[in-house]
Amino acid sequence: MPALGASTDFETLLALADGVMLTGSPSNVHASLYGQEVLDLSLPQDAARDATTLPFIRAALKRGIPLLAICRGFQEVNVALGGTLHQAVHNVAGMADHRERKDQSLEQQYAASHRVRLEPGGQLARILGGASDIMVNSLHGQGIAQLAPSLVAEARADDGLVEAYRVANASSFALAVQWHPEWRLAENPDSVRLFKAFGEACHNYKNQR
Ligand SMILES: N[C@@H](CCC(=O)NCCCC(=O)O)C(=O)O
Repeated sequence: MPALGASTDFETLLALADGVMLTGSPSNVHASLYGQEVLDLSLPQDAARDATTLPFIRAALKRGIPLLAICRGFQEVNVALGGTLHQAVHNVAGMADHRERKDQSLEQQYAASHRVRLEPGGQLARILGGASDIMVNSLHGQGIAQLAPSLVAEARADDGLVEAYRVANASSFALAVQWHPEWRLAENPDSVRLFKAFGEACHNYKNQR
């Protein structure tokens, strides 16, 4: 979907969709969208994407379209619903460095690098067959500071950072993860389970509308 901002015909696009997946990106959600100044002006921004995805997310959730959000997408949904971000997680006392090492190969950057603990009895834990924790990759400098009121944490890193959440009271699948399950998807059983659950929700949505 092109980043056309306010000129996007959101309702026409959503009428065509059986599901929405929001991807990652090197760019950051603009800090002004959660009431802050940008602290590091050298980092990439994407105002056109912000102006497109934030209203799109709200419209998609209102319609009850299944939603899976990844990395920047995970951060976008939080901001779209009123949450805030840490602009540099690694500069927050007690937090780990969640960034990839740019001097490494893509295979190394996207390799699993830390554990996340799943919320017992949560939706993600159920999807992942009752697992208590899984290993995930990590390619982000920003992260959730304040979770939006309508979101419920589903997984956290050992430093406490929210790594997955669901949208409470969503009428369909609405999950977001800070890591990249799309990387070498077929080789990772946890990622296969997650995408299968999303795919099933998309099929159900399509068959019911
Ligand atoms: N820039 C944000 C978001 C991080 C993110 O989405 N990384 C993925 C980059 C690779 C890709 O394009 O999928 C941050 O640093 O937190």
